[in-house]
Amino acid sequence: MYRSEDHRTFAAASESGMEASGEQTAADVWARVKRRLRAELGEDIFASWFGRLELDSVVEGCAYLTVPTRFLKSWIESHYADRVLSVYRSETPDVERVSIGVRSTLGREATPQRRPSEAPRPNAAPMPMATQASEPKMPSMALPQEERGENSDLGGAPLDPRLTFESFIVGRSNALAHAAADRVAHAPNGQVIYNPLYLHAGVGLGKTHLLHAIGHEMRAQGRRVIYLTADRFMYGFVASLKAQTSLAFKERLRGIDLLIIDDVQFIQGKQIQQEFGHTLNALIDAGRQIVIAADRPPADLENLDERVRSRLAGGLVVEVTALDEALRTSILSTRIEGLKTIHPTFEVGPNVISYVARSITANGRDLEGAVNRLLAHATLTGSAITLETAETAIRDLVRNREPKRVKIEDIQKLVASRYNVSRSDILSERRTAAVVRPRQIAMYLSKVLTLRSLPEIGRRFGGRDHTTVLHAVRKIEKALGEDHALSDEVELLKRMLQE
Ligand SMILES: Nc1ncnc2c1ncn2[C@@H]1O[C@H](COP(=O)(O)OP(=O)(O)OP(=O)(O)O)[C@@H](O)[C@H]1O
Repeated sequence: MYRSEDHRTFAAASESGMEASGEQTAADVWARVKRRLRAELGEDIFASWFGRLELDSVVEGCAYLTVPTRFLKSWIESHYADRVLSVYRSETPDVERVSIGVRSTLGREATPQRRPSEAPRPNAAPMPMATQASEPKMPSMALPQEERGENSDLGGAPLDPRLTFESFIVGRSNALAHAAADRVAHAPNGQVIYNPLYLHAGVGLGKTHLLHAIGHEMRAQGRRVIYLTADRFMYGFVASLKAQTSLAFKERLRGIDLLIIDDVQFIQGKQIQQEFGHTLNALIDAGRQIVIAADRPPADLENLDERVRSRLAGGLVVEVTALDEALRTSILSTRIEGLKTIHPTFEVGPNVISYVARSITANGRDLEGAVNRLLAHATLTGSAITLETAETAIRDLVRNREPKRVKIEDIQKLVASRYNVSRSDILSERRTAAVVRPRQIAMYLSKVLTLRSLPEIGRRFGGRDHTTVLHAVRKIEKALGEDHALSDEVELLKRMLQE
């Protein structure tokens, strides 16, 4: 996510004689640090807390790391600061301090362009060499006043006041999800329907928005609502273990009317999953409404136990699909209109709106980013937004839509590990069924995910002929139409490769 900025920062750092000794080296050291953390802390802890820790840059002896949430930042700082630093120090003498910042949800565009000599992100104060807390502390959670009490001891997160049903625009891609959310939120006499309601969609398509909208609505009806992200769920669970409360986490959640869990795909760790399963069962059995969002359908939550997956799938599962152009146009127009109350001179003509709606097809978050850029441009230059200025303002958002390039080697490695064979088996002449199928799948994925020609793919698969590749591609295409399990499996592999 920060790759383009890494390039800039590292290049600039070495040009100006700073300690980072080039992009490759810093990235290599970071990869080694992560490997060591994984080995020392074990897979479960590593996946729960460090899986999404990324290196941003190394500048003047400080390694700037980022995580997606404030919660992860404070958790790692209060529990693992010394460990991260000492592992880093053992890998390189260049790093004397470590700083953890929060990646903006808007991704790149919210990241200020920074020269290496400037201070990094505002909330990324470097950790000193000797960190204060040797005893782990619970992260502090700054919640608005009205959220405390109900939420704080359960680790609930605040609801964003902007994400309501009123500000949610309904279109073809989200009509069903909206209708289901609306029914759950307005169920008569506190009835529980569709339990759980499970919404899934790709990034930035409005899941969180709908979850918050349900939460606001039910709170307004005087119902007790807890909104948790997967991180917060894990926190609540770990905190209750640490406090050695006789009441399990699920028992403490029993008193609520609605439990909302966002980004459930991030729930990791065996014990935590178990607790998640118990919590679901206990609440559903006690007639409490549960609403869940994830980036994939329950069947694809490969980290979760089969029983939990089927419980998740047992209510109503609704997908929000990509926002169509009409919906994108309405979202843009509504946002721009909303901003006019604060910035009355902010004018964006219909031709520009339609250009942005056609150019930014990925998700609502990028649309929001585009509007922010148009606004920044208008307020900074004081000039009207023309098609030309809009094009410049949103250029990198448009470019960032390009899908990630997938390498044939990565496909072979992933498929091999998925099917428990080695990569050399896949490249070999062996014709046993255990090897032939994975090989064909890997060839098929190489065809659909890369721009390589059939002869080139053949060469990369141990020097095979292009007709062999074609045969494999056709065979898998046919099988995908007939075999749902295989089709799910291949979809998952595709997703993993493109992530
Ligand atoms: N139908 C919509 N109407 C208004 N705003 C929308 C709509 N869909 C998405 N958005 C806006 O797009 C942005 C991203 O949406 P949201 O955070 O709900 O996405 P998400 O599906 O939860 O993404 P992620 O999986 O990354 O958490 C938000 O600012 C949201 O308000």
